[in-house]
Amino acid sequence: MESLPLYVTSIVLWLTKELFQISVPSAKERTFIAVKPDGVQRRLVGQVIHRFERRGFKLVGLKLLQVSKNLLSQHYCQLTKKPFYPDLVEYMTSGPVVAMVWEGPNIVQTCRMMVGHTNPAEAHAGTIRADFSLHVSRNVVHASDSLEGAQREIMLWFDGHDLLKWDCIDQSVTSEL
Ligand SMILES: Nc1ncnc2c1ncn2[C@@H]1O[C@H](COP(=O)(O)OP(=O)(O)OP(=O)(O)O)[C@@H](O)[C@H]1O
Ligand SMILES: Nc1ccn([C@@H]2O[C@H](COP(=O)(O)OP(=O)(O)O)[C@@H](O)[C@H]2O)c(=O)n1
Ligand SMILES: [Mg+2]
Repeated sequence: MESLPLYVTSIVLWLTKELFQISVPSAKERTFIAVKPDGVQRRLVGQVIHRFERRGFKLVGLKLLQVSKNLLSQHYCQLTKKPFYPDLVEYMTSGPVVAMVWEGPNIVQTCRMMVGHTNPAEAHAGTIRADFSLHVSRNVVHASDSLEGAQREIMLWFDGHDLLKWDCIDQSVTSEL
């Protein structure tokens, strides 16, 4: 059987989505991920990046930096009253951090699942925190916990022009959906 012309397929796809109100996750959703100082010290940066790459997500921003207390207090503004906050500041400013922005469908929620519970003792096997850490105060990575949080953190850590728009040629079909 001959295949339908592309424009017919596109119209049918569009009509199907409109009629059945199918919500397709945006392939452009972004999240902020950081390898914390303990992860960098333990040379886990490559393994963390590998997990998101092999899942199929796209890296759009990356830098290694020494975090200032000012940046950190804005990043963790909801935690400043917590008893562990002074230790958290000391930990997060103790050495370089690798800051990244990743892109893909449902990425915020998926990356949280891949990172695992805040406390590695409660994290499921197979998550980054369960596989690489033992204690909540040295839990290797940060991942944004909501869409709003991701947008706020990306703007805080990156200049817009440091984020690259590029096409994964192997994903051109899914990005059209
Ligand atoms: N009880 C604790 N003792 C020591 N450190 C803690 C404790 N609770 C949280 N932290 C540290 O503070 C960080 C921020 O806590 P938060 O509640 O935001 O967890 P999270 O969202 O899983 O982590 P992150 O925001 O770094 O991704 C934790 O990742 C952890 O490093
Ligand atoms: N009881 C806790 C809770 C959080 N933290 C640290 O604070 C970070 C941020 O806390 P959070 O509540 O945003 O948790 P996550 O989003 O990191 O999972 C954690 O990742 C830990 O590094 C801690 O040291 N002790
Ligand atoms: Mg958090």
